[in-house]
Amino acid sequence: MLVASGCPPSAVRLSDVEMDFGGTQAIKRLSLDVKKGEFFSILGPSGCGKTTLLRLISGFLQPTAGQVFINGRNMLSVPSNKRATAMIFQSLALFPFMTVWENVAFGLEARGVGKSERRREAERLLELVALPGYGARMPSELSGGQRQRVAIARALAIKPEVLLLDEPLSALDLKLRQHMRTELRDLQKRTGVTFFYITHDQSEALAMSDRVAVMNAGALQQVGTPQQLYSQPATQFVASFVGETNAIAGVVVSSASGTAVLDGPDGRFTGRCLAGLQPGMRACLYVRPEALNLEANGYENSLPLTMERFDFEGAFAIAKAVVSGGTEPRQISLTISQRNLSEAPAVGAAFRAGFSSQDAIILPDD
Ligand SMILES: Nc1ncnc2c1ncn2[C@@H]1O[C@H](COP(=O)(O)OP(=O)(O)OP(=O)(O)O)[C@@H](O)[C@H]1O
Repeated sequence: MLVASGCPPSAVRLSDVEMDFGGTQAIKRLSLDVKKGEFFSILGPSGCGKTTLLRLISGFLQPTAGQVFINGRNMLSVPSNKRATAMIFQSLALFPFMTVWENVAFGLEARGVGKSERRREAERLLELVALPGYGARMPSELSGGQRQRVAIARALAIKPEVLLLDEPLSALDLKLRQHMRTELRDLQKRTGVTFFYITHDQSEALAMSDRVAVMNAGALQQVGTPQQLYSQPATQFVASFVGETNAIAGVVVSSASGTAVLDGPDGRFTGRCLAGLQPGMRACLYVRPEALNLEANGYENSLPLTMERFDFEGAFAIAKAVVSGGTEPRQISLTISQRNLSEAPAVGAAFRAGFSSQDAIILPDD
């Protein structure tokens, strides 16, 4: 007998979705599940298909193949305005001649909600986005971050199940962008609305999301928590796109029980690996700047380097060194804490950086 599963339906499910624009395959057979109440981000470079994905979910585009489900319901032939989604764009486009509260309540008027109820709801939402008492102002009397919060309140007014956000912070300056990350994250947790957020900024995605899908050339590379993407990248693309890293190329000599040995012009190194890595394959070892130590004693791996320069970042410095003895000069980054800086090799000095095999991952060429 079939027993119905107790699992609630996904907030968004994409099943074998494809999108073709007359010869350009913007989305290549993509499947994805976003849980209810999740802050889910799509991270990828310009042109990889992020906005297309968002438009398929919102209903502005119909997939060439495959299906889109929202809360378990197939969206085939459900028009955009009948979907339980709201969208926030890169350019906020508040209505300039309406007050803040009228902007927030705009979607409610179209749904036949009376004026006093609209006003009450707008005030409630303005409180939610930390702008109580701002209702009577005009958009021109707000800062960029405040305008952004009004746009979010306006999107939330229609009580969407899923809020689709298309790089909403990209027009803000760096400081405000960092501040808004925390605000968005808090707001998402307070409301419990599923956020589907697209960005090409990896630090933004890592800071805010419960899970991130990394996308390249219309296909998903990996879906995971920020920690998983950072410490267990599944592909070379993810390893180099998410966070700072150093790549050392070579050929796999052996691999067994999750550990592999790589041989290349810079030496022989040991690192973690995933199933499927075979001797003879061309591969790269990735090691993060903070996993490289200024001392090689006691580590399985040792990389011969010459110190080139230090870039100070406050609490720590990023040292740039070049690989000595390799076939071509390549730069390696090391993070050095302020405490260890006085013991760092001087510019021009040769040294060996050590790292543990657990802190390195060997991935086959894409
Ligand atoms: N209406 C369209 N007609 C033809 N090609 C399109 C159309 N919309 C998007 N594309 C193409 O599909 C691909 C994906 O575009 P998309 O806008 O989804 O990328 P993106 O990841 O959002 O990029 P960005 O970060 O620059 O906004 C691109 O090659 C783009 O040129």
